[in-house]
Amino acid sequence: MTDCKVSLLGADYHDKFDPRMYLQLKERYLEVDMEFHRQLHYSCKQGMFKGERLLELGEGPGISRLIAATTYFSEIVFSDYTASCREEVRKWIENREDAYDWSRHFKFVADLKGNGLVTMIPDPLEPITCDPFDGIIVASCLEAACPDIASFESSVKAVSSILKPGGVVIHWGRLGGNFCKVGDAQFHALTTTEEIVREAYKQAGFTMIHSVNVGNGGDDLQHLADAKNYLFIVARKQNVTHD
Ligand SMILES: C[S@@+](CC[C@H](N)C(=O)[O-])C[C@H]1O[C@@H](n2cnc3c(N)ncnc32)[C@H](O)[C@@H]1O
Repeated sequence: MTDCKVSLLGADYHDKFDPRMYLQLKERYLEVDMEFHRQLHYSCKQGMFKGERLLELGEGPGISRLIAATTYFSEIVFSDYTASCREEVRKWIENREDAYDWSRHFKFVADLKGNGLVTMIPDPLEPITCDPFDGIIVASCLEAACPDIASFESSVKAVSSILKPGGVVIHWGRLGGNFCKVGDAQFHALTTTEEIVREAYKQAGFTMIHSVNVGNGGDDLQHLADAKNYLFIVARKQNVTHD
């Protein structure tokens, strides 16, 4: 049982989220993540997701989410709220010896091209100001960051605010459940449904162009994260301005 434990969020990430533990945990979700890679690859190949500037919002300590998109964007910006996660990514950018080994993920999506990689710290719970992006990947972040549906909806609007008109967001998030464990620490996960997520994107001025439901990786992972499903969405920001 997990409901007797306090679920952590917000500033708890700074001292209670263990990036390496999270990366080890992610290896157990390889099959679920491979479906994310396949869908991202498909979205890029179909021309749905491409442009100059790509933001990965709340990427955590890993770089794997954007591998398939690297050839379709010329500048990639990593971001995460938690300093230790950004440090883990910096090790990889700087090619340091103690960087995490992503080879299993690269085998799947192949051929990462050198891009202008930088890191930054936008927080979807606050107004975000930065140059707008052509594409944003927001994976398993809003459910972690948002305490309730109202903040989820305003976070989707914050995501929209830094996307160019006509720009595209890839949203990957859990449906159902309310926690995720990293080692002994149990983190909050907002309980959502597909309808809630779709409505939030609709309210923020997006049009859905592709969406897929993906399984939760099996019952033996439920003690780690009680997601019922994962949802992959490709949504385009409306109000396209024509020159
Ligand atoms: C479950 S992890 C997901 C990491 C990664 N995107 C993935 O798919 O594996 C949740 C991430 O959300 C980040 N996060 C938590 N609160 C946040 C906030 N207010 N703004 C941005 N990121 C936040 C955490 O630092 C953490 O890296």
